Formats: sequence, C-alpha cells, structure tokens
Amino acid sequence: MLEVKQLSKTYGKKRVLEEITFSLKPNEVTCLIGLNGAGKTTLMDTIMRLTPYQEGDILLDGQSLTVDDFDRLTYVPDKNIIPKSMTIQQALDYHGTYFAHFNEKRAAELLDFFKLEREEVIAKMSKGNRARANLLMALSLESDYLLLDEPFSGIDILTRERIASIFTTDLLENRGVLIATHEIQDIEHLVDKVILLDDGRIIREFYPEEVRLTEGKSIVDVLKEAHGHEEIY
Ligand SMILES: Nc1ncnc2c1ncn2[C@@H]1O[C@H](COP(=O)(O)OP(=O)(O)OP(=O)(O)O)[C@@H](O)[C@H]1O
Repeated sequence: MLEVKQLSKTYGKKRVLEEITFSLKPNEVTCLIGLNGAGKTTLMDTIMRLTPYQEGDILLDGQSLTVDDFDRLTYVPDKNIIPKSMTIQQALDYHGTYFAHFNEKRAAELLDFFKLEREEVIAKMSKGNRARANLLMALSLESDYLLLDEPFSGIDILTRERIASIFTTDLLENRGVLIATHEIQDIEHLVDKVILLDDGRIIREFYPEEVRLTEGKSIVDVLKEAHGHEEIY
C-alpha cells in the first residue's frame, strides 16, 4: 500500500498542499479531482519527489519511501515524456536499456492495444497518439503503482475511450492507480475511489458506487455540490 500522511507543501509562502492523507491500494483505481489550481499535479509531483515537501510522510508498504522504491512507482505527467526525434521503437529500446523493470512482451501487447506502429516518429504523431505512446512506455514498466496526470487532456472522445478501456483489461495487472483528470465522465465507471481536492486540502474522499446508490449522485454532482454550483457547471 502507498500511504500519504499529513503531507504539506509550500511554494514560497503559499501553502499548496495542506495535511493530505490518503492511501492507494493495489488493484484500486483512485481518481483525484478538483478545479484548476486545487493541487492535483503538485500532489503527484510531490509523491514522486520532483518537488520537495515540508511536512508529512510517504510510505510504501509501511516504510518511508526511498529512492530505491521509485521503480515500484510509474508517473505519467501531463506532458510528452519521450524525446520528439525518437521513433516508438527507439523509445522502447531506450526504456529497455535503462529500466531493468521494462517488460518487452507487455510493450508488444500495448503496441497492439493502442494501435501504434514501431516506426512512427513522436514529433509527427497527433496529440492523441502521443498520449498513447506515453502510456505505452509507462505501462511497459513493471511497477506496483501508476500515477497519471490528465491522460485525456485535449484528446478526442474515441481516443479517450480507447485509453480509458485499458483499465478494464489485464494489461494493468493489479496495480494501484491514481489518476488526476477533469474528464471525469470518461472514467466514472472505472473508478473505485475519489479524492476531491480544493485549495490544497482533501475536502471529500468517497466511493462513487456507494454515493450513487445512497445519494443518487455522480462524481460530477459531488464536485459541483462542493463548489456550490448545483444548477450551472
Ligand atoms: N512551480 C510553482 N511555483 C509556485 N506555485 C506553483 C508552482 N506550481 C504550482 N503552483 C501553485 O500551486 C497550486 C496548485 O497547482 P497545481 O498545478 O498543482 O493544480 P492542479 O490541481 O494540478 O491544477 P490544473 O487542474 O489546472 O492542472 C496553484 O495555486 C499553483 O499556482
């Protein structure tokens, strides 16, 4: 289990994460939602130690996360992670050379799933195909937890559906997934747990299936309600 405990972070004098506590379990898809600037990317960057934090702890299976643990976590940030001059094949070779936990068989399955060609050059690909290529590289690495920041941003509905459908295949095995997205409707049916961030704080953590059954509300309803916009949005 990956646990974030009482995590607080400031940028200069501004506190952007405030006593964040939650956990990710294997086999569970957790969706991180919140309006622009709520702190979703900062939280992911902080977990991955791309930016320092001031208070709190991040634990993996009960022990504080160390640099040796980072091959158990894969992060797909909200930007292209592959040098644009590379072909898909070159990027796969690069990953195979530098990451001991690269799984070539998995990469071949994902190429097929995402309908990508090995000779395609990243620079010449559409945004949607680049998003698929990023996921291809990330998911070809064996890891226990997957952190995805806005994997659907700027991507057409069919490509979004194709990407989202990866969660229903066994290509993810039993990873714990944290996914930050504004495209909530695309993954509503796949999400086990939701964390609602507002201004650096968790203001609600819930199981959408439970909320649907007991309150008749969707994830978007809960988000709108939290911000007092039941009628508009
Ligand atoms: N490098 C930085 N320096 C200073 N402040 C920053 C920096 N990065 C982010 N922030 C601030 O931290 C807060 C959280 O930003 P963050 O990008 O994490 O939000 P987000 O929820 O991911 O937003 P979005 O949905 O727009 O991607 C914002 O107030 C933002 O201005």
